Amino acid sequence: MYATKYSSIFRLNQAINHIRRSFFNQTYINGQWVSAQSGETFKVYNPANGDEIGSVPDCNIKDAEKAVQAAYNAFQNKWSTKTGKERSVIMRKFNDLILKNKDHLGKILTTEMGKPLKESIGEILYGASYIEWFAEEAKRIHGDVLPITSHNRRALVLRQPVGVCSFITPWNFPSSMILRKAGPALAAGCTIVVKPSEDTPYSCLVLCDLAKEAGFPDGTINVLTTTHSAEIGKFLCEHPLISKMSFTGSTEVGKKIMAQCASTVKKISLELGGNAPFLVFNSADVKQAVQGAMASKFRASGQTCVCANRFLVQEGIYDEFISELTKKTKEQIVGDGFNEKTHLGPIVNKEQYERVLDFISDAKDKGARIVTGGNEKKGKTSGFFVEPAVIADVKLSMRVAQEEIFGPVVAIIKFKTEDEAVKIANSVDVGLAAYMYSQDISQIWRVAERMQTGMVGVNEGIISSVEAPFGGIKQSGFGREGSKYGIEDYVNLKYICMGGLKDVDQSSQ
Ligand SMILES: NC(=O)c1ccc[n+]([C@@H]2O[C@H](COP(=O)([O-])OP(=O)(O)OC[C@H]3O[C@@H](n4cnc5c(N)ncnc54)[C@H](O)[C@@H]3O)[C@@H](O)[C@H]2O)c1
Ligand SMILES: O=CCCC(=O)O
Repeated sequence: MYATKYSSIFRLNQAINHIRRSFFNQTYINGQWVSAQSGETFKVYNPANGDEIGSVPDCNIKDAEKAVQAAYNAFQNKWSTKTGKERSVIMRKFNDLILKNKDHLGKILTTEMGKPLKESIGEILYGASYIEWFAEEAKRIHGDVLPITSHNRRALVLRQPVGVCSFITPWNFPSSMILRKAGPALAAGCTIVVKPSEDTPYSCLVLCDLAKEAGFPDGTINVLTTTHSAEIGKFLCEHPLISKMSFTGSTEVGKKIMAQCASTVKKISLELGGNAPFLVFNSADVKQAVQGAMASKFRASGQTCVCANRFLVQEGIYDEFISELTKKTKEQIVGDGFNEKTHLGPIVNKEQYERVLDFISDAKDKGARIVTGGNEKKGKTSGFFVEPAVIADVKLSMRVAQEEIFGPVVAIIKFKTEDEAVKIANSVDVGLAAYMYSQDISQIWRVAERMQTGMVGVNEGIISSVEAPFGGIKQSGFGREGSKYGIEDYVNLKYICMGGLKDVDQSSQ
């Protein structure tokens, strides 16, 4: 496409040129910018207007093998052999480079994913925080000396890097979902092969330039851009030189990954789909609850795994909550993420867009009340915009109450008692995040402890932060990212038993 001043391709080029000199049409393997061995490429589009923004290599198994070999060599000879302090220094530099380039990285993210620029820059800072945090942790991967019952033995435990790690990541947080995994992996001494989403490869690729500048040895980080996700995914899951698979994406694909990793008994982490309940009790501060609901629901236009999905509102404040929330929802401006006034960007692609509209039609057909929004938003451009919707009187049989919506749709269910709300909240087979609003401290403890989720926000709609363990239970997966616990997913414990020790009397004889 011809690059006019404000075209997507112009913007993307401009941002990329601040970080590297040439336009991205290559991927990064063994420290080199390379094409796919087949010469194949695929196109990337801007979801705000359908513009083609560029092409990247369509890697196949041959490229994947090359990436795995490079990562294995780097693991054995270049990265795991460094001290924690040496790794920390390089990671720290990587963090600093990301921060220095945050505005350009944000522009690249908005161009390929669509979220408002302010949110994109926020995501860059969020992702960098995992590199900074784990740069510190790299120096603190301690072992243990265990008290043992035998006089002539000593027992030690080492924490060692698991080896080559593969990451398969989604489009909704295309930078931070990679950095959140890379932080602990790199700190522990592991090397990486990443397969980013085909919708958002640039946010991943551009990080490699900064990683190279920071001083990571060649082969430490490798990227496979591809449309052959299932084939490459299977190859990575089954490859004997890969020791760990960390996947973030849908539960459906996560189950396949888990099954495929069985053949080599790989260590795995799965960060899968959610269906977060958002409980508002009669005792809640309704204004505070509405503020939390807006923040939680509309993050990335509702395309966040921890977005509130089912709003359960107690009958005493049901009408008030809906009225306040509707007022705020009507104020939301939907549009191109580069427009400073935009609150909500587009849905990432046609398939997700049609899925969101189907959820709304299903609720409408089954008798829910559309209080506001829910229409396709036709603007000047041909992007995938949905007008944010508030849907009241939702019944449990409706799809919006059963499945992860992944769009700007507030689905509200009325409840009478605390017990009923907890039962509904826990009635799904996933358990990532839950939110609750109440001013009754006893109720807060009762309900928070009963939530079948990995995370609970109490009077708070945004709960993600580097200091806290991020992850789910049930079919939302397992493993924790971030926090002091995050390193455990990337180390093996090794027990060393030293025997045959002599005490002082014996050795002097
Ligand atoms: N729990 C979390 O931390 C978290 C974070 C972000 C997104 N998510 C979840 O991700 C989903 C949305 O993302 P998505 O649509 O990109 O999910 P997805 O599962 O379709 O895709 C995720 C990644 O897997 C790849 N993939 C697709 N099919 C594959 C296969 N058969 N084998 C191997 N890889 C394959 C995709 O190319 C992409 O890179 C939502 O369910 C959301 O909740 C979870
Ligand atoms: O979509 C999932 C990740 C979002 C987050 O880390 O809060």
